[in-house]
Amino acid sequence: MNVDIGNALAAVAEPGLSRDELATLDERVARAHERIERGRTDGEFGYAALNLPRTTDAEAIRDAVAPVADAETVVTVGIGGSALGARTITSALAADGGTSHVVLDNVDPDHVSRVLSELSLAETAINVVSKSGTTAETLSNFLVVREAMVEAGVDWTERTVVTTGDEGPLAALADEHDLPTLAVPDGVPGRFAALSSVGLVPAAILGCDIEGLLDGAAAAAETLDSSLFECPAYAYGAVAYGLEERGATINAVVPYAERLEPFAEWFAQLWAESLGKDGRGQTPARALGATDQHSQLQLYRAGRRDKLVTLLRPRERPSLDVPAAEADALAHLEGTDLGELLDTELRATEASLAEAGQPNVRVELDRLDPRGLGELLYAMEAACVLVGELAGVETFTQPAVEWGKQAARDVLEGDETEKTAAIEDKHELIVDGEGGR
Ligand SMILES: O=P(O)(O)OC[C@H]1O[C@H](O)[C@H](O)[C@@H](O)[C@@H]1O
Repeated sequence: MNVDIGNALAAVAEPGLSRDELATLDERVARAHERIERGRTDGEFGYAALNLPRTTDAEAIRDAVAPVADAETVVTVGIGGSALGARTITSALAADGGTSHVVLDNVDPDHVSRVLSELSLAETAINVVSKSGTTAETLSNFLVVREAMVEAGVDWTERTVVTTGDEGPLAALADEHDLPTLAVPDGVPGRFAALSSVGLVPAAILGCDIEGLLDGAAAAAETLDSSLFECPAYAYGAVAYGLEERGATINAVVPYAERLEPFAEWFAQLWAESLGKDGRGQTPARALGATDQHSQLQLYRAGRRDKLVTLLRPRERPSLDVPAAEADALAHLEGTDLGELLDTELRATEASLAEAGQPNVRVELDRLDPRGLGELLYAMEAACVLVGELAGVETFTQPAVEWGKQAARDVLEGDETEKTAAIEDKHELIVDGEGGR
């Protein structure tokens, strides 16, 4: 994996970073790296996530999923960090592009009932994931899925794998029904847990090379270094931080690979929940190349100068040539490889952003395989931890999310609290088009 930060330099972009500013940042990276290494050595909360490539036991995951390894479809019931990594990994690596992995990470009744009605439940594995074991959306969906299995005459206890913390209602339920259970590793926040059972169970059921993924992540861990010029992960993090300081408060992530579309969603949680604190943090935006060149690019090139655009591509792709057409006007397309076309689109976008002075960074994988994906996920986690250090925020907590979670719980439990009062006291100014105001 490599990162090209050339188009983030002040010589190209505004906001941009001068060579001197990069050198100053590099000194800060060295100090942050020391802190990160200390956290890893001591297994401190959060930093422990960067040890997962060597602490995750792929064999234990394979053993736990063995009873459901015959499944045609895996349904992951989880939300946030308990869903996005798993979806990213199967989308990138499963032979069918992840279509046999369905993620229930919302409680929209229309969606849940449609998904259930389309599944052959006897051939489905249920992967329930919740670190806390209490998240309302996850537990509710699980009870709905379980009921659907009972109604279909399927023994749900034979089709379910659980990943959760040591305690909590989900752990208790798994224990009571003797379900295969994997532990969320100690000291690892959900959004940093993709490289553990939290992210790997569906991939293991669908026969993906999870060992290769962990090897790729381990290789990325080896590149962590005290200089950003020696470490792609830190180069990315340092530049993202430096640009945010100069006004690039949005980070638009644009993978040029369909299989990586969910990666942008995973990245969004990582960046937003980890770094959105104390009035700071880049807002992650999601796009897909080349599709969104034809929708969002106008804004990225000519809109406010508040964005870093992160372009992502695998260097190798399968080949697929465009066949001949009848019309002469299309003759230039004949024989063009679609992958080449996609790469040309990326280079054209990059140049168009640079020409307009909009900072952009290119992240390249050798290829989109288990190793390449492992490197990418690990590098982005390390980049995020680095940004947290440079910005001085509490990277591994998410107190602002907890507020809403608790408020919803108070309502459901019928409690009257400050939070439920805030819900009741909502200011309204409704415009209904019928004279009301
Ligand atoms: O794994 P769970 O405990 O169910 O939590 C799932 C998600 O819930 C919360 O909203 C947190 O902010 C997320 O970081 C977490 O990934």
